[in-house]
Amino acid sequence: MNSWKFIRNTIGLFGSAVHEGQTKTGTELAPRALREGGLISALYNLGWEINDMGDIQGKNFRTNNVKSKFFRNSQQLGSINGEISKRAYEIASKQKFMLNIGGDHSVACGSIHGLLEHYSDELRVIWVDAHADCNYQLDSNRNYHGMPLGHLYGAITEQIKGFEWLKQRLDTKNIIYVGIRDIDPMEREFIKDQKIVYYGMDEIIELGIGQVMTRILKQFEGKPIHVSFDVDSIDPEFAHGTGTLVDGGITSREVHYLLRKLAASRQLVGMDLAEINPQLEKTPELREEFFGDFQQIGRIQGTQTVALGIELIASALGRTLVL
Ligand SMILES: NC(=[NH2+])NCCC[C@H](N)C(=O)O
Repeated sequence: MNSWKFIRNTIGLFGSAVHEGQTKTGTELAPRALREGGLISALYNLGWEINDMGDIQGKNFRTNNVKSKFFRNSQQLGSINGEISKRAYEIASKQKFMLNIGGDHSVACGSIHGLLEHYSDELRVIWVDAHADCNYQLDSNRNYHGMPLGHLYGAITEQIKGFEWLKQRLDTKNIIYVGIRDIDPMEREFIKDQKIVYYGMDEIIELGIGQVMTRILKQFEGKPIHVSFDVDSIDPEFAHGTGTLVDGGITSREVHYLLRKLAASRQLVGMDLAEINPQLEKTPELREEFFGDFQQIGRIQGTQTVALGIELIASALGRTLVL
């Protein structure tokens, strides 16, 4: 029996095999690596029904790319995110949990947009990331994985070909950043002006992750919550396989705690897992028997960051430590 507040006992899952939001290839391989590593059986073992919709292949949306003046691969990313948004909406409207496996973080534009179409301004977002991803100045050399929130906040006002479907806006009052520590000047100003609530590394150190979660859950009390999780929020020691490493991050025990707390709130309705790049792993050999509790989720296989990714999703979806 499922006691989650806004959803039935089913996960609507899809991969977003996308690397076009930045310049390194490899993030498009993550959905497959997570599946092969045992993600589906882990979720099944936690008691979920799974509606696996397969992967959206970014490469199938390739356009005759004349260099975009807005940002790299703008039209292609517009079509990809339009498809992601459609799927996220379809999943949410059937009261299922929306699980979007990236892909670089550009894929959160579509998933959050789709959730907003269903939950409207009730939706709350926790953005766990080393970066704020709210750049909004357009330039042909920009990478959209640093911009999806700039777009969703409405700070990008230009009509961009491919993004005609983008209608919803995310109110800056309805998001909280966790783990940010590498912020561009434009983002800094924006966060300050908009008074966006954040728990960067200093706040996490000063308050402790326990108090941070207490405050977040109080602020978002009673509302449906989506967590957009970028693995570069985690210290590179625990998650090396990602393209924009930033030292001094959250530890693996802290992020698992954060996600377990969200699960325990029963308010979670969606998750993105972004920026895992299996090609960039320092130790590419598989880490079988990553750590212990196979009763709850079964056997996991993968490189360091892939295996951790599966465990993170499991923490968000009800894996517990003792009882
Ligand atoms: N999701 C990410 N890893 N984002 C990194 C963004 C880095 C930088 N702020 C940029 O806009 O290019």
